[in-house]
Amino acid sequence: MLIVDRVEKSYKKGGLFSAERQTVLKSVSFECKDGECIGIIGESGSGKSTLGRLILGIEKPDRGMVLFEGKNVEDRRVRSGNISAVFQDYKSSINPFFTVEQAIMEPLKIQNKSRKENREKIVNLLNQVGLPSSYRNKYPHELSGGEVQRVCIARAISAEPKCILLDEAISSLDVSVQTQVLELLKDLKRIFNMSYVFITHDLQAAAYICDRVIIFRDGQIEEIVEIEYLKDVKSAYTRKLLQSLITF
Ligand SMILES: Nc1ncnc2c1ncn2[C@@H]1O[C@H](COP(=O)(O)OP(=O)(O)OP(=O)(O)O)[C@@H](O)[C@H]1O
Repeated sequence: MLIVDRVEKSYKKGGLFSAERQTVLKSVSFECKDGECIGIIGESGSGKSTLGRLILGIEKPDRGMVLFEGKNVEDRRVRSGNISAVFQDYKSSINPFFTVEQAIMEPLKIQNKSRKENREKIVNLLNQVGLPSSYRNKYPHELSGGEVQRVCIARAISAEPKCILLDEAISSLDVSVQTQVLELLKDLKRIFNMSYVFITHDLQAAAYICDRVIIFRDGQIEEIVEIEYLKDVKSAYTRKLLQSLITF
């Protein structure tokens, strides 16, 4: 289980010598249970990606902590193999000089498995994300955007993490590919009982995949809603935000 406990974060505002700071996260607390998908929705600049970086242990909170199975994610050993991520900018999250196989192998290196085992695993993973095994030897520039993002997902699930952070992971894909990727994520969640933290502007996608949604406002949690009660949100701000995000 992932626990975000009273997390705070601020950044320096202005130039290098400025003492002024901008508070980006203000005492944020929530839990994501095993096998749960929790969505994070909020306006641009509300602190969603910053929270994502703290969950991944890429950055440290000023106060509070992020715990995975009771241990602080700041410790690399706690994150390694347990938490992975898929970002919006899939083009820069994959090494252009790596083949698909090399990219997917990266997280598997720590597992000390034989080459043969890893090869078999890669064929399986490609299958799971709906790509033919012949793609093993292709380079990212030979794939479409949707295919590269599938490779990123295959890489993210390769070490069978318990939790995946998806930061706008489907936003730059075609609508038809988005649906395929969402289906895939839903299947993987069911098969591996993975939990997802799903950062998005896409209310429909969140409604499709999430169990609960956190509404973020200026670095704070405005409301946490069970997905089936999305129509009955309490705060006026949430209602307005959700209305602005409905695209049909
Ligand atoms: N490394 C940093 N240094 C200084 N300020 C930062 C840094 N990272 C984020 N910020 C600021 O923190 C605020 C929140 O940014 P963040 O990217 O977390 O928001 P967001 O909700 O993910 O936005 P978006 O939906 O547009 O991606 C912004 O005002 C941003 O400028």
